[in-house]
Amino acid sequence: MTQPGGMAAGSEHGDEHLGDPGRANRQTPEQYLPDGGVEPPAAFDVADVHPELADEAVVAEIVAPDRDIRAEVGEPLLQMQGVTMRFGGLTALDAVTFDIRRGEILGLIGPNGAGKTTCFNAMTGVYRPTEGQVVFDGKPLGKIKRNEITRLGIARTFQNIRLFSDMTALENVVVGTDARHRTSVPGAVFRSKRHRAEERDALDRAMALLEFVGVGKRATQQARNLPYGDQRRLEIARALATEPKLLCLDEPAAGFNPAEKVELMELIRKIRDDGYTVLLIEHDMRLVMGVTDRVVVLEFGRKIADGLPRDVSADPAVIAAYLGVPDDATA
Ligand SMILES: Nc1ncnc2c1ncn2[C@@H]1O[C@H](COP(=O)(O)OP(=O)(O)OP(=O)(O)O)[C@@H](O)[C@H]1O
Repeated sequence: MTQPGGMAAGSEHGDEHLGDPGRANRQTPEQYLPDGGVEPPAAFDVADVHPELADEAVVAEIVAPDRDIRAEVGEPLLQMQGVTMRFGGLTALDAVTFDIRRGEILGLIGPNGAGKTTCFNAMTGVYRPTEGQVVFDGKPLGKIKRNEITRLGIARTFQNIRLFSDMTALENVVVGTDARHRTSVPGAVFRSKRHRAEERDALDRAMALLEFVGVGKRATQQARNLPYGDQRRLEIARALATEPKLLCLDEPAAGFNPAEKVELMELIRKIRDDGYTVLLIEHDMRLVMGVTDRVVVLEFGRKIADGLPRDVSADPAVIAAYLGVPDDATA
């Protein structure tokens, strides 16, 4: 199995052991970062730098380095336990209880204002529940700070894309890997061996992630110049860079055409199949029902259904909640 964290692990010079005789004339990933000394080419393929990344199996292993550890598919990973969230007199969530199980894609749906985003925010530490608790990987999130929640293993994307628009795609993903760095501040200042190794691993992993989500060819382009759909993919790569146990996607298909939605479904399945657990909030019901393993439905802050997509879509309470609302305006 490939070394966790990337192909450069254990080598001072990240390229030495890549086993490609033609590599002497190629650039190294470091050279594509600021101060790296190379003007990035307009068209670029990460596979030119790391030929191994042409192999999907290698990419999949680098993207989820410790996936073998997460073998207990089906056990609860995150538990919403009677979570109530009040804003003044408004109850946005009312004693909501459900589990997200390891290795599944869970869809969270409901009409506008049902409480989906509030749910998301309670899970990711943006809000503290008024009552009840969120338990993640056996730990009550309680007073845990937001950045610590990322370290515990929850990553999210946003309804509105939030990238560093002046940075390249590669840099955006490298920034995401920082959450996993363990070097001390002095280690980073004096560029200790461990720090340099972490930097190399971060680059290798970022390259693999770009390839994994399908934007490898955009590695050296500024995020702002990427087509809209690629920006959304880049956001997913950046979230995966934190090596989350749970990836939360907040309306990842917003603004997509039908063909892009089909491609996104394939990517979400690929992420699940690579060992991640995925929570999906999505407006497009066809997409939700087509890609999820289980669905939880909220209405007016209460859970009204929880089950397999085919059962939930036949549930009279769910049909009533959505009645008369066209597909693209729902969830
Ligand atoms: N910070 C807040 N302060 C006050 N009210 C809030 C806050 N956040 C959410 N709400 C209210 O809580 C309710 C649930 O909102 P929420 O955004 O969670 O719903 P949603 O299901 O995500 O809706 P949408 O599909 O429109 O995004 C709404 O009535 C909303 O106005």
